[in-house]
This record gives sequence, C-alpha cells and structure tokens, in this order.
Amino acid sequence: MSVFFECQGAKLHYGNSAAPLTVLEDISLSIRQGERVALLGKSGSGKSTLLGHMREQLISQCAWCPQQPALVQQLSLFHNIYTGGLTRHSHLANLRNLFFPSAAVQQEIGAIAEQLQLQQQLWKKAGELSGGQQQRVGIGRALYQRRRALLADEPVSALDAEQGRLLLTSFLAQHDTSVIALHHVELALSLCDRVIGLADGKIVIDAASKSLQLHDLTQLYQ
Ligand SMILES: Nc1ncnc2c1ncn2[C@@H]1O[C@H](COP(=O)(O)OP(=O)(O)OP(=O)(O)O)[C@@H](O)[C@H]1O
Repeated sequence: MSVFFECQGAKLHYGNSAAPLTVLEDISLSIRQGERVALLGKSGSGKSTLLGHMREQLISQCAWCPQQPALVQQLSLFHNIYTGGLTRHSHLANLRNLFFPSAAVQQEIGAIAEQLQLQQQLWKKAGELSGGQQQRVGIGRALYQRRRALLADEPVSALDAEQGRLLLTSFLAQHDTSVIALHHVELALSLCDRVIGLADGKIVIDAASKSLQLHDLTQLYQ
C-alpha cells in the first residue's frame, strides 16, 4: 500500500504567532493508504494539533470534519451540507443551488440527511438544531466533500454511544483511509485498525487495535 502521510522528527506547534507553543516533539509517523487510525489522548494532548498538521499536507485529498462544525446558522441543514461540495460545482451551479436546488442535488443531500437521521430537519436553519444534530450536519458536510480519505476531530463526541457507533461505522465505511481523533476508547479499538496514543508531547502508543486491551490505554489518561 502506498504512503498516505509521513513525517520524521516533526515538531508541531499550536498557533502561528511569533512565539508558537510546541505541542508535540519529535513526531515520526507513517500512515499507509487504507488504514483506519484512531488518535487517542487526554484533552490537550495534541490530537487536534496533529490532525491540523496532516490537514495542511493533505488538504486537497481529504474530507475534513472539524471538532466544532461552525455551521452557517442562518442557512438550512441542506445548504450547510451543500457547502461541503462547493468546490466540486461551478460558481453558477452554486448560485443556482442556493436559491433553486436541482433535483439531483436534493436527492444527493437528502440521502446523506437520511443516513444521519436528519431528513425531517432538512430545511430547518442550522441555528435551530441541537448540538448533536449540528454535529451530524458537520459529518454530512464532510461526506458531501466526496473524498476518498477522511480527517475527523471527535466527530461523534456529542452523540449517545449507540448513535455514535452507528454513524462512525458508516462514516468510516465511506472513506478508504481515515484518521480520527476520538475520546471513546472502545470505539477506537473496535472500529479502527490502528491506535496512536499521545501523552506528554509524544507518541507513546502506536499499535494495531487488535493487539491492545482497554487497560493498555489507561496510561494515556493519567
Ligand atoms: N485556543 C488555544 N489557545 C492557546 N493554546 C491552545 C489552544 N488550543 C490548544 N492549545 C494548546 O495546544 C495544546 C494541544 O491542544 P489540542 O487542541 O491539539 O489538544 P487535543 O488533544 O485535541 O485536545 P481536546 O481533546 O481537548 O480537543 C493544548 O495543551 C494547549 O496547550
């Protein structure tokens, strides 16, 4: 399998100021196409920083699902999902779909909303949705980017365990390579094939999920 992402001895910072904060040091990592990788670590350990670095390198290849969906609150769920496909359509098509969405686009986005169990809310304004519903719209927007690879930052953190598992399973199945920051260690072990654990500014675990037990991960959260 070919390499999807690679870095050697990288020092990763938070922010772009004159004095950026070093979050991760001496990061060496190789991810192959086809892998499903979970990034684990306690809050502030650098999962988003690592994902941000990957995104900088892979921006044109990956769907992106950020931790905060930052939806356009005045626009409908339909239109917010549509923004995931803006770069795939012409300016004229984008303008037309803003006011008079084509039947084909309505069908595509309707199918995504159905997967997310949001079909009843399709024309509701994003600002009128709950936190969990907004998070699902963020997943829908990433799906509508129609990329083969996915970078996602805690995409199901606001959902209950069962719904989170179902949606994450489907989200992963629609991409051939995924790197996902997660808080739920059980989801990481059962749905991803590799776990990268961050602590103290370093990678402290990098192993196949099937070789790990829950207790192997407790060191990440001490
Ligand atoms: N808004 C911010 N302002 C200043 N420093 C920040 C900010 N966000 C993150 N940092 C710094 O960067 C470090 C890494 O943060 P990062 O968001 O990458 O961690 P994380 O593992 O994704 O956390 P979480 O699980 O809470 O999202 C933090 O420990 C903190 O020192």
